[in-house]
Amino acid sequence: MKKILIIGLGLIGGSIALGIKRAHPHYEIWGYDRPEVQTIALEQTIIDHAAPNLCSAEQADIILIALPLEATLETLRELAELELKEQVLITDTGSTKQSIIQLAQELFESKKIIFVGGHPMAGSHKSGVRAADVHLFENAYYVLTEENVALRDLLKGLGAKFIIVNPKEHDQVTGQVSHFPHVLASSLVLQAEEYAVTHPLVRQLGAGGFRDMTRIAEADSTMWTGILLSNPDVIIERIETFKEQLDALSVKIKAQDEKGLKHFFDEGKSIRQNMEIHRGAIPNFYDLFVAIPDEKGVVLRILALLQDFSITNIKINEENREDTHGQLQISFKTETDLERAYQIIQLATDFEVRA
Ligand SMILES: NC(=O)c1ccc[n+]([C@@H]2O[C@H](COP(=O)([O-])OP(=O)(O)OC[C@H]3O[C@@H](n4cnc5c(N)ncnc54)[C@H](O)[C@@H]3O)[C@@H](O)[C@H]2O)c1
Ligand SMILES: O=C(O)C(=O)C[C@]1(C(=O)O)C=C[C@@H](O)C=C1
Repeated sequence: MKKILIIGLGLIGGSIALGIKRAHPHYEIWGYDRPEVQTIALEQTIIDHAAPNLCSAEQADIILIALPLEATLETLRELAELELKEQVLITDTGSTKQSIIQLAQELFESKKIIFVGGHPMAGSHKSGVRAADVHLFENAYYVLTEENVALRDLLKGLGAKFIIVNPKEHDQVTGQVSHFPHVLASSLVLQAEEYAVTHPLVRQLGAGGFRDMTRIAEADSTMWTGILLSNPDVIIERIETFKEQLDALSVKIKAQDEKGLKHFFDEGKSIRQNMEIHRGAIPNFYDLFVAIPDEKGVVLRILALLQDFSITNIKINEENREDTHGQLQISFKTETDLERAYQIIQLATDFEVRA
């Protein structure tokens, strides 16, 4: 029986573990993370066993690293010090590839260890093991830095589309379609908050456009700081190019260049309508968490309040506290439904509710 070690059981590592189990229920999945994370992963049967330490890697046939980038580099160095199995396959999930591949080549090239860089092009603004979702990668691209049949087989349960991309090109492309958009989302929120000092309604009147453009500003700051520091040249170049584009647009606006402005929007619309993002990963679900007391019928009482809603998933996350049974996690397809449900439960109950 293959022994799989997943290092990092958060959103990506947890979701990948669920995907592996879907296609390979007989594989033995070990997980390494902080103890409290391992506990949740065991409780939710995301993993079969909690690895007591990194030395468990010496028994693994495949090692998948799903850590923040800096921790990924540090863990590769630690793995290189261990007596790993011959021909062990190691892969990562980092949002940049060049620095990871360079270190992996330095550490493992002279050893009988196979390292293949990986990067699932799907995720969420949410983090942590509780955000893990077996559906997360369905129809999304999964980048591999080189072909590897064993890795494709391991991950086939994710339902992703594999694509081979070299590390340099990967970092340039993701710099444009992932890293820079996160810079823009946070910049837009910060700009709006600065403007709200003199125009307070900015904090209230934002609608779907502002919401859609800024969802990813809620992503984990440590992760994104690591990504920007790992891909600086590409991201700085994308920022400078974007500044030039905005300057050119200002000229059109000042000149009242109606034809030029219409072309600007028509071209953007046409390009986006033809992009593959419409067929990518499933839409992000919006989760509501309700702290529920350990009383009979409390879950049904809450769901009765939401009987008109399209609910995509319901989970009860057990808590070991005396005063509460746990958290009821309810997933909605739209943020509007999430917000309406939040209001309804808040008005009808005294339960603690958070998104
Ligand atoms: N979030 C996304 O949308 C997304 C998408 C694709 C790829 N990625 C990449 O996947 C990787 C993981 O991201 P994530 O979103 O799952 O983050 P996450 O914060 O949800 O999970 C990271 C997990 O790693 C654990 N961890 C951190 N340092 C550790 C260490 N030294 N030893 C053991 N465990 C440690 C944390 O406790 C946490 O459970 C990152 O490299 C990220 O760039 C993220
Ligand atoms: O779906 C989201 O919220 C994401 O941000 C996922 C996303 C991205 O689209 O930029 C984030 C980081 C990754 O490395 C890959 C995908």
